[in-house]
Parts: sequence; structure tokens; C-alpha cells
Amino acid sequence: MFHVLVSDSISSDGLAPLLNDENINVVQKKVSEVDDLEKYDALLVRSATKVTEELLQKMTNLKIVARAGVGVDNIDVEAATKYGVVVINAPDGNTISTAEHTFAMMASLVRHIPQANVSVKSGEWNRSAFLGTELYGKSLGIIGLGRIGSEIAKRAKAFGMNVLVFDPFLTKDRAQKLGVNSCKLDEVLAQADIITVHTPLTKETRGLLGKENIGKTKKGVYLLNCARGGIIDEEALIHYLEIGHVKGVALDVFEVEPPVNRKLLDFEQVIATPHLGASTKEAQLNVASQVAEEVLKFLNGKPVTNSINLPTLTKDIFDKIQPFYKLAKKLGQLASQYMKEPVQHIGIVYEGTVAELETSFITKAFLAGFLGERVDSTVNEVNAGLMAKERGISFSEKIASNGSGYANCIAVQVDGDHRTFSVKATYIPNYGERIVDLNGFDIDFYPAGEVLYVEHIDKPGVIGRVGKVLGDHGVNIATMQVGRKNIGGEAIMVLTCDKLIDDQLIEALVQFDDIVSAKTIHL
Ligand SMILES: NC(=O)C1=CN([C@@H]2O[C@H](COP(=O)(O)OP(=O)(O)OC[C@H]3O[C@@H](n4cnc5c(N)ncnc54)[C@H](O)[C@@H]3O)[C@@H](O)[C@H]2O)C=CC1
Ligand SMILES: O=C(O)CCC(=O)C(=O)O
Repeated sequence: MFHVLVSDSISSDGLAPLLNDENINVVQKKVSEVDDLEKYDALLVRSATKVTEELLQKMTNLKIVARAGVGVDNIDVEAATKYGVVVINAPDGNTISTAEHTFAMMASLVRHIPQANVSVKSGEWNRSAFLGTELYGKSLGIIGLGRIGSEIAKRAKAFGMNVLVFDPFLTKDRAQKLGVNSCKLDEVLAQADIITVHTPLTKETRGLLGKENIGKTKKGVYLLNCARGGIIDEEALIHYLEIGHVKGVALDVFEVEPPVNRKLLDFEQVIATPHLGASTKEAQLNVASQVAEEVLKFLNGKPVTNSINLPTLTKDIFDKIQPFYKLAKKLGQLASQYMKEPVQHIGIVYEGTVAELETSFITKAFLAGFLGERVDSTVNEVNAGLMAKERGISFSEKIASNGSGYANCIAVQVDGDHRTFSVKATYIPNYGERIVDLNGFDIDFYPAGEVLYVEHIDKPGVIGRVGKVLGDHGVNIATMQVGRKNIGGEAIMVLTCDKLIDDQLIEALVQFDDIVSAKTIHL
């Protein structure tokens, strides 16, 4: 008998596969009301239950946590991974509902429907107070064109809106297919009449619309957040509402839920819902049945698809693959940070001993590393292939014989909209990972920590200048490697540093004529 705890309100119809299984005992109670937490094999949550490390420590028999929804920011995925607990979600069950809710919020916002509703119900008939704006012909800025953003784009086009999108990972092909204009963030900010955010909450997106960026928007802009509290900074919003720069705001999500920032909610031109994006019968049935079926499969020893953290390989095979899996993931992070532009194709070639292993899993590890820099924490080797395809990135793998001269070698080429990036790496048992070729330059370094990548002309004094700039900024160099194709020609320098390299340091480096570019990469 398996014990399953459902600790948030999840559709009972959707839970039917679990409720109807006589080998499964389902308890529907809040975590705080359960005193035998240690007996449960599975935990099903929405966003109210916080799956903390402390809770995981108490649930000693727990094998799987299922999130009936998309965002897993209420689950400590790292701690779950540490305790060997699989975390799954239902990534697309609530996409349509959230897109429709956002659209409803947008229409309500520009036509003052919530305010007019309150006014009529209180006995007033004040038609002139609620003069609205048409959506037709307006420019809608969408930040984050994933599942939800794409559905909003389709609806906006049907309303005759001009759709401007900022998503650093949006390819030309996908933008063309959806009929949207792919823009830089500043272009969206400057041109959009209405801006809606649909990214996950990550360290890059927290405060994405903060004091500086909201300041770049048109006076009279409308802003919406139906993704995650914190992507639009609440204090900055208050400021721009107070000075009349922002005309109206629609919020479904808040930095703290329920919201504590009453000042924001007190503005007449702010409309709000209590995190209702996914609250439809359909979405709740979808996400509940998706996770119920996955949990049932998992408890019966079958592989699951929407796993956030753990791979589904046997330990024996995983142990052999692990060094290459770790290396491939780092290569993915390296390529993603180097490219910082839309990518069309990723080609991976395996040589030597690595080619005898389950390379499709290693390719997925590369994709997980690559997409993890761009999408959110829900990317892993289980879902990376699907996610890459969804984002218009094709990938291929080949097995080659010899060539590199190393006992094993992973060679990757990434083709972007404007350029190509290539890297070769090897794993030497008892020694470690080495990058042995970067963009066609022979090099040899251990990929870890803060990496400074400098493209320069091979001339005397360049290395000294770089060293001095780092010294002047208090950055200690741990290792340094140079590579060139011919004397006096193009060259690269790869330094690993003991401290974060900031934008000022990069600006100081690119002042020199012989330094073509400088980038930081965190591995
Ligand atoms: N209000 C609600 O009830 C719901 C809210 N959500 C939230 O909506 C978010 C988006 O959901 P999906 O569309 O399913 O996710 P998704 O993963 O399909 O799309 C996210 C998109 O954001 C883009 N992105 C990542 N970092 C970015 C950045 N710095 N700047 C611009 N774009 C960036 C990614 O490239 C991707 O295309 C979820 O992470 C979740 O937090 C999801 C469902 C319901
Ligand atoms: O469970 C809910 O209603 C919240 C949905 C959500 O925010 C998500 O799926 O990320």
C-alpha cells in the first residue's frame, strides 16, 4: 500500500486515477494537520504548501513531490534532489487558462471594468468617469514568449494588436510563425502601449521591470503581471503610479501572497486578482489528472516524463555516464552564456569511450545546461529535448571515430542567428574535465567558477594589460590560458578568477584597441 498526501486544494476528478486505485491510500489534508508525515510516499501540492528542506526531512519515506501547475518556486528542488525525491510538475495544463486570464485582465484594465462594476453596484451611474481605450491598433509588449506568452500573442493578433516581444531566446523562425516582432527589451519598453510579463521568476527576471526599466516606458503605459510576483518591482510601480507615468496596472501575483503592500492596492488604477491565472475547472482538471497519472506511474516503477530534477537511468548506467553528463551540462552553460542570442541548431559529436555510452542522455544534459540559462529551473535532462524543440532549437548527435586524438571527446557546434560557437572537451579519469578547443583555438582549461573569455590580437603587451586591469579591480587570477591560430593573428585568452567580474571591468578591457571582446561566463 502506498500513501499519498494531497496538501492543497486539487481537483478530485483529476485525482481519480489515485483515488480509484485500491493499492493507494489518499489523504487530503494540510501538512500542518498531519502528524504521521513520515509514512507518505508521495506529496501533491499547488502553490500554498511550501515544500521546504525541513518538511522533506520530516517526510522520511517520501519519493515524489508533484506540483499541480507550472512554477515550482514553492518547492526546494535542490533539497528534494539531495534527499532523492523526484519533483514533477504539469507544465502545460494551465497555459490556456492563464493566457485567457491575462487577456481578461488586459481588457478590464483599459476599460476600467472592475472600477465601473463597483460604481454601478454602489448606486452611481457615472459614464464619463470610465472612458476607456481600445486594444485594437495598440502595441502590446510581451516579455517572455514561452507557452503562455505565445497564447497571448495569438489572442492579441486576433484583437488587431501589434505584438512586440522581448525574449532573448526567441528564434527568427518562431517569431515569424507567430507573426510577432522580436525586439530588444528597450524597444519594447519604448514602443509598447501595454506590457505584460510571462517569464519565470529567476535571478535575471526578478525586478526586470524596476525603477530603471519602467522609466523607459511610454508615459501612460499599462502594465500587467500574471506570471510571478517580483518580476515587476512593487516599490517601483508605486513610484510610477504616484507620478502618473503608469496609467494602470493589473496584477494576479504579488511579491508576498496574500499581498502585504496595501499602498499598491489602494491605487484606484490598480486592479488585482488573488493568483487566479490557473483557476478554471479545465486547468485544474488538466493539471490534477496530469500529476495523478504521473504519480501513479512512478509508484508502479514506471518512468515519468515531467520530472524537474532526477534522471530516470539505473544507478549502474548513471555512474558510468556521470562524468560526461556533468561535463556536457557545463558545456551547455558555457555555450548559452557565450551566445546570448537566439539559437537555431546544436550539433554534438561524440568520440572514443564516451561514444559507447547512452549519448542521447549526455546530449540532453547539454541541452538542460544550455536551456537552464534561458528558461527556468524546470529544465532537466528528462524534458530538455522537448523544451528545445518547443523553442525552435533543433539538435543532432553523431558518433565519430578518432579525429581528436583524445580517449574521449565531446565536440559541440551551436549555430545562432548571427554567429557560431564551437567547443571540444574531454574527461580524463582521476584528473578531470578539460576544454581543449574553443571556437577553433587550441586551449586547455578546467571549466569551473568565474571564467573571463577575451578575444584579442596576438601582440606583445596584451596579456599584461589584461592582468593589470584585473589587478586594478582587485580580481585575482586563478588560471590563465592563451590560444592563437597564427603569430600576430586572432587569439583568445581564458582566465579563471577568484571573484565575480563586473561590467565595469569588461568595459575597461574593451577600451584597448587590441582587445576585440571580453565576456564573463559563470560555470
Ligand atoms: N498566474 C498563474 O496562475 C500562473 C502563472 N504562471 C507563471 O508563468 C510563467 C510562465 O509560464 P510558461 O509560459 O508556461 O513558461 P515557459 O517556460 O513556457 O516560458 C517562459 C519564457 O520566458 C522566457 N524568458 C526566460 N528568461 C527571460 C528573460 N530574462 N527575459 C525575457 N524572457 C525570458 C523563456 O525564454 C521562455 O520563452 C511560469 O514560470 C509561472 O511562474 C504559470 C501558470 C499559472
Ligand atoms: O496552482 C495555482 O493555481 C497556481 C498556478 C501557477 O502559478 C503555476 O502553475 O505556476
